[in-house]
Amino acid sequence: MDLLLVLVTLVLVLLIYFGLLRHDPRLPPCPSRPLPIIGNLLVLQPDSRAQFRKWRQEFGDLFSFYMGRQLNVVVSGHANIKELLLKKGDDCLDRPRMFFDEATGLPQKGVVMSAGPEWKEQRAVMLSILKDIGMGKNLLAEKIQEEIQNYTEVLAGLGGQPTNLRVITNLSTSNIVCSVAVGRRFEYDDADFREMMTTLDHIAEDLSISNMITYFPLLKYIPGDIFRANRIQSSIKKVMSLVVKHFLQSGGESPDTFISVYMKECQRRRQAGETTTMSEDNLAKIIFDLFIAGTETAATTILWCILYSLNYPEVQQKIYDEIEREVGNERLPSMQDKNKLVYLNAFIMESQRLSSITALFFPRMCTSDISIAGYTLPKGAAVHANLDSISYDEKIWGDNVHVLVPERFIDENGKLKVPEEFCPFGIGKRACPGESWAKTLLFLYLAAMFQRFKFLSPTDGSPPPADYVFGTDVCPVPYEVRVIDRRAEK
Ligand code: HEM
Repeated sequence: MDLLLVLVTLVLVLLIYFGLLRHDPRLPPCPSRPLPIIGNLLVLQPDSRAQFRKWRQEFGDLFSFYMGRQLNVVVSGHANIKELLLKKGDDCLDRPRMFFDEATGLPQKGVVMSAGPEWKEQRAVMLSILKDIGMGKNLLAEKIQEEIQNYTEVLAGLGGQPTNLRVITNLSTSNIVCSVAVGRRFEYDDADFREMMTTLDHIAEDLSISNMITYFPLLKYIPGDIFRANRIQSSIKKVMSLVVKHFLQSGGESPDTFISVYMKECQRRRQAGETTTMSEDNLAKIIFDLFIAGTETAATTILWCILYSLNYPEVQQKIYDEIEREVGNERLPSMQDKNKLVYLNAFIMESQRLSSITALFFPRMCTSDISIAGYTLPKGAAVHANLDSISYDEKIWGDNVHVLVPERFIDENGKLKVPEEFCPFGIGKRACPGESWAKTLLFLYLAAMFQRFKFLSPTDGSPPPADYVFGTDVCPVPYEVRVIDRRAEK
């Protein structure tokens, strides 16, 4: 009798495994048969970028895998990604639930993680304020210039000693968010500011690992905080309380800041009796979003550019020669110089392509079934637009995709050429709203940096390798650089 019960149970388990969990042929191929409860967890590697490159070679442009019961689909190739995010974009505008978002206490608020009409209104308000600050009044460029003066003084003060520029560059790009949000920058040694930045660093470090809790909620109870549930929760709480203390409580005082413009508009809509999702909660979350999405991305891109300039000294020399010729050394480069510095612009774009820092940004969620490339992405699936597959596509860029060649972005008349396939800021209605901010920042920082400094490897002739660490974004392996002040050399 007992044996019969064991056999029946075994048959039932096998039936469930091979029957119910059989791969649906309408779905893109799955690299291995998903297991009950854990899905494909056992074959997933921490470096999704490398793994997705390999799986694309084996399974084609679309493949799928399960995290627990959550179906994930990865879409590669420019044509497929364009079809997904542009043509079918309205069916995947939302984002799937993520543990870190719930830890903020303001889930699905702000812009990065919100959905539906709330996302639409918050994003439109964010874009309109950024447009006003960035383009209408050109305050953004002014604030960036002011910050650059402080940043370059710190670099000059390093005295040419080998240094890792990560912390100071993060502090500096974060200060831009502070200037935009509340109209003031913080000294680099301000205790609260440093605490906030260190805590934001912890959040960035813990994001990927803590995301496992999204799919396996019981993991947060494992002793030792292995999945960083407690650390990320307390980090986020700390950042949110600093946002309230330093931003929301004082940001409304000076005009022309993101916070004061948002608050005024919120009041106007309420007084006019308009239905609105604008609120203090959404504002707090947007400030958090600006730090999460807008500081590390910019700093990481600067660090990649410096690392490439060490690996390609002849490119660094060409950048300097162009700046010396077109701008000189007597004044800081400004946005009026942007069109003249073609080679520098091309270098920045090529560095963005090669570093591919947002190889995989936060995923989207299908809100209806989507048909693409002969497969069905069902409602509820998390979908990843694999931007890395575009950056390294030999059909677009040629067979030297692993080499830094700024000339790719310059046409035969010496003018800047931006192919449609260059899309580090994403595609479609949910593409990066900070694109213009990031472009202004990258141009002004790098123009000022290459104008004033020569960047040298710690040891002559052996530059740090241009290798990456995969996390929330694709960062260079920490490296040191000697920053030589050209003014001190004269
Ligand atoms: C080099 C720098 C940057 C890169 C490469 C980058 C790239 C991206 C990408 C690929 C996305 C995802 C779009 C999608 O889901 O389809 C995104 C979203 C976003 N970015 Fe950026 N970004 C950068 C800088 C910034 C800056 C400076 C800001 C500050 C305003 C910013 C704010 C955001 C926000 C708020 C979102 C979420 C948009 C939404 O969900 O509607 N980013 N970014």
